[in-house]
Amino acid sequence: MVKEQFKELDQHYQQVGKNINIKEEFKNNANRFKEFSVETKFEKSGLFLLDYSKNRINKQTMGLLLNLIDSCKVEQFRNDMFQGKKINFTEDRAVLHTALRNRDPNAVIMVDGENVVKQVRNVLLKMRSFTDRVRSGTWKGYSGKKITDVVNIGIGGSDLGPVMVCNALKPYANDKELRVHFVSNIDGTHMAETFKVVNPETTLFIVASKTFTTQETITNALTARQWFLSNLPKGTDEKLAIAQHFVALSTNEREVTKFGILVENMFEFWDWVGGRYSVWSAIGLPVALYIGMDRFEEFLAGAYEMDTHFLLAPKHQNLPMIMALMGVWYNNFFGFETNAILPYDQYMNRFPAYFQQGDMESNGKYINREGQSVDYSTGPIIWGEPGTNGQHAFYQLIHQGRKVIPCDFIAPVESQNPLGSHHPILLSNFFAQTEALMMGKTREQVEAELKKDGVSAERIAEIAPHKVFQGNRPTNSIMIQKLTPHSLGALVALYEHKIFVQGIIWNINSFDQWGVELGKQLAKSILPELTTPGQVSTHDSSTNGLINFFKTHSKL
Ligand SMILES: O=P(O)(O)OC[C@H]1O[C@@H](O)[C@@H](O)[C@@H](O)[C@@H]1O
Repeated sequence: MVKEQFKELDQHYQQVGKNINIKEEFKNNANRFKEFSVETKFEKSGLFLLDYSKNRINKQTMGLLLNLIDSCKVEQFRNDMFQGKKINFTEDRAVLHTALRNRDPNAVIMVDGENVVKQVRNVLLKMRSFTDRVRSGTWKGYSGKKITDVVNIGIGGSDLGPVMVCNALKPYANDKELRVHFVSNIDGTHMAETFKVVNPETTLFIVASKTFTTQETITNALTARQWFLSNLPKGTDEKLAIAQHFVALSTNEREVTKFGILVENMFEFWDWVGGRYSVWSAIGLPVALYIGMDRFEEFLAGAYEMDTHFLLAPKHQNLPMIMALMGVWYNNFFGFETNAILPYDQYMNRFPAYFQQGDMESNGKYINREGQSVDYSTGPIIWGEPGTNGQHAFYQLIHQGRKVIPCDFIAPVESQNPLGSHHPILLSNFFAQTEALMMGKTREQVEAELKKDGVSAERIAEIAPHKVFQGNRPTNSIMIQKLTPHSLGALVALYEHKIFVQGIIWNINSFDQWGVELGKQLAKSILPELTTPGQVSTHDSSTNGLINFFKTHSKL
């Protein structure tokens, strides 16, 4: 099906696209930046600039790419999503992270006969009352002391979002009053290292799990409960102490109660919230505790501004659509397999990791909506690190490697910490990198430079080829005014919708994640084999060999 829509683009790629040289395009078109950039000012999130002019595109490319929005019915699917239709058909679920951040006081979104907006707002009110009590110290630990540390126990979507946002919005928190810690890995080290830095008297544990059956999270939570109880002074009412120190974020009331957490200490969300899209739900509680509920709601409001933009902006000015189309162009025509996300803001250090899950779990699929294998490329490999650290690590390959890596550069105009000239230095690197990647450096330039430095002709001949940069390496540049709760919300929603548009174009369901199930099942069957005596012979010889090596040498 998609092949049909790609036909014209494929022809264009063969005849024109694959030979586009960005540097030449700039030479021939003085208006190129204007034509291939979008500048918007959101009321609350402030300025957003997407410069996509440093891509291997021309006007015709853009026209053909924009046609995909119509031919793949992106707008219809988008409206279906916002209206709560069950577009996640393999799980028979609506996909309504947008309802979590809908700020319209009169909004009504119905799922199975219920207005989900009403449910969302009730939970937000409960989160507000709780966070206010914890932050002000009215909520007390078992010994009557104020909570100083929050430990969030969750994994995947129940961890990465809060981690990323708490890092990004650190300037809005007060670490002297309340600190947040995140435990995700089943590796006992993660929990053990956290125990070392918190005091049970003043620690609140949040058990965050949509299903409340995830092995890692439940094991970590049981360990935390045991540690907590073993530290209680004799004679303390254990049930009461648990109620003061353990809360749950989940869709599964039965399992939460079974664990021993009171329903009144459970913050609910629903099956129409995908794990990797859940930071906007009760899963955001650690964020709300850390920066306060007002700020958390600003984060929601920023996302709502991007949602509105995604719904209303014409496609040629629609930020998520344009970003999605750039990705499709490289992924499906050039065959570039990865996409680097490079935030030039230290607070955004977990942003690439967050969208590693967001993108790869959503679009890492080879079965289309009709249940057939696709014969084109789908979700890209997402990776990245904050600039300038990445520059001194992997940019070598981006500049001179055999693989072309389209990159997203992201930076705020204003720094949260404008120490001396740090910010201009940081941004000069951002601008220089995108320019260098596109312009490259010719053999003539290299030779002229070396000559000027007095290098001998013989030596020039020897080293010049190594210093040549082909250039023509594509980048998007995204600039915002400042990293605030609002603008972060908008940025996250921008990437979420980019992923959505790509999923529609690739004709896949971006909202299930069957791919993570197989390993989970196998691990469950292997676990008892590790603790029963004797050699294992039920697997392939490699797996048997590994298990038996472990059994022979472990002290279990
Ligand atoms: O929130 P729970 O249910 O513990 O799931 C945590 C994570 O599990 C993984 O296997 C994935 O399916 C993720 O999408 C999910 O976020």
